[in-house]
Amino acid sequence: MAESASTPSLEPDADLHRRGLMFILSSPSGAGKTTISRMLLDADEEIRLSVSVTTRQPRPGEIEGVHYHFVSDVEFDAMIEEDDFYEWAPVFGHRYGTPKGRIRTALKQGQDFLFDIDWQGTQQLYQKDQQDVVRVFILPPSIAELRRRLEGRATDDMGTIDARMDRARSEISHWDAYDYVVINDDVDSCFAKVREILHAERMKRQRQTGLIPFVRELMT
Ligand SMILES: Nc1nc2c(ncn2[C@@H]2O[C@H](COP(=O)(O)OP(=O)(O)O)[C@@H](O)[C@H]2O)c(=O)[nH]1
Ligand SMILES: Nc1ncnc2c1ncn2[C@@H]1O[C@H](COP(=O)(O)OP(=O)(O)O)[C@@H](O)[C@H]1O
Repeated sequence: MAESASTPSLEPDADLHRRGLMFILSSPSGAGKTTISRMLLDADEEIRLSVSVTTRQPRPGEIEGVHYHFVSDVEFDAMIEEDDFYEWAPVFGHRYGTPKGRIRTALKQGQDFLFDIDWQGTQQLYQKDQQDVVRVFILPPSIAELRRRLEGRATDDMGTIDARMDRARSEISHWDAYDYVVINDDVDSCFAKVREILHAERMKRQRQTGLIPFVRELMT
């Protein structure tokens, strides 16, 4: 049957008429948030990484502008001075920050952003923008496995690994400031859970502004 002029119909891209979300992944160092972030960015074309600025040195394989923007202390100071950061925090003797860039405009246009940031940054983003923020915390299956992963990653000397382990317990203590908590035992199953969270959050009514005219028409 042909559609009458008054039959409500969804535009093919109606689901893009929603606000983007700020999807935050945090965890103690070594629990796997970088691994899960990269899997998510590979699998999902609608989400983009918010590339942080850091004063730490690049690790082997890390690319400027892709994984981080690597800057000197002086450059970081200048960015603070210019009010270029959404948030920034000291972590492991270095500073890390989320540059403002075009995030706000892009969110309005429906672009999702992934943030690999710590609990301090999460708190700051949440205070500024509760409606767009989704907070996911990743836990290791055990403390022993966390150490095995840090040692296996082979990017840090033993002193740095000890410092990360010392800090892990205090990072874990912030788990209850997150909306979701996922244990990264098997990486594929952890990834699947994180992806389900992202999919479900996109469907939240308050984000789906594109549905408003459709529903109004259904009700008339
Ligand atoms: N607040 C804040 N934390 C960040 C930012 N970028 C990275 N981090 C956090 O800094 C910590 C150290 O990151 P990194 O040196 O890459 O080591 P990782 O712990 O192995 O991922 C992690 O907890 C990251 O989530 C940022 O822009 N802001
Ligand atoms: N589920 C998992 N099982 C075993 N090893 C893992 C798992 N998830 C991540 N890893 C490994 O553990 C190390 C730390 O992971 P990474 O993603 O760098 O952690 P983070 O970003 O939280 O510091 C890496 O060598 C990574 O390949």
